[in-house]
Amino acid sequence: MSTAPQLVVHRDKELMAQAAAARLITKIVDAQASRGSASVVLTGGRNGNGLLAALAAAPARDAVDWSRLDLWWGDERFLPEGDPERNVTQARQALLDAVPVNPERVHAMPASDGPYGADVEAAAAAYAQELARAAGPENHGPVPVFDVLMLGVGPDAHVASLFPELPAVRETERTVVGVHGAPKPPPTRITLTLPAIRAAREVWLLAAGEDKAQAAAIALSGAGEIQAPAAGAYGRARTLWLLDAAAAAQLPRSLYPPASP
Ligand SMILES: O=C1O[C@H](COP(=O)(O)O)[C@@H](O)[C@H](O)[C@H]1O
Repeated sequence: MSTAPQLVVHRDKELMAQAAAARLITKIVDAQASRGSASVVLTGGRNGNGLLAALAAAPARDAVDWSRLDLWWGDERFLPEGDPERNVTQARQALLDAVPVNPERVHAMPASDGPYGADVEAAAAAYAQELARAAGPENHGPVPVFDVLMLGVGPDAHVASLFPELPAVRETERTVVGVHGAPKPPPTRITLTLPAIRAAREVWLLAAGEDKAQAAAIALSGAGEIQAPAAGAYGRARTLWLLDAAAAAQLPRSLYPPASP
């Protein structure tokens, strides 16, 4: 069952990143208090990395028990280990190298020079197995119930590496698939599918900047998920759109909440 999107609009992208980082810290601390550990799915892209940098700069980051946190990725650019364009490389630079995460709980997607070589389908299947191993019986499915799954929204309304009209966005069975011919470089990628995304307790969609305004307006105005994958991303308990004023500028007035200070 889909959860209706809730919107929070911040003045600008810097404030959005700081507020989202504060929100994430609270979520992780609460999940660790109630369940012992937390699981978060990271996103690549400008907004996702901005949030991680804001988290790294927040004094409250020390409230998180980084050793009791599982980190997963919503998608990855299928490139060699350490490539500066890999989402995991960027996340390490923005945050992970600065906090005491448990390396065994940092679940990066395979690289193109890893154990599966250039076989992106095998790499995607291996990540699906890793997710399935982490899912307990209480999860009732092949992926863990992530506490928070974050998704940057692309200007074409893509999320993770689910691009409009490509086969990955139509996937209904597998939890992770390889992507070929992505319109944004690199063309070969690995991505969670919509069924895997929807296993999350909370899905947060991040959109800041005027180049995201049209995508946000389309996805939030009833577009189909094949044409606007962001429209198909929702969580079990909550779907939260975190926007800045520029990205919210084209939303129908009925949806546009007042900007937070
Ligand atoms: O390539 C990607 O793009 C999207 C959005 O990135 P942005 O820079 O336009 O914010 C991102 O969500 C995804 O993880 C990434 O692989």
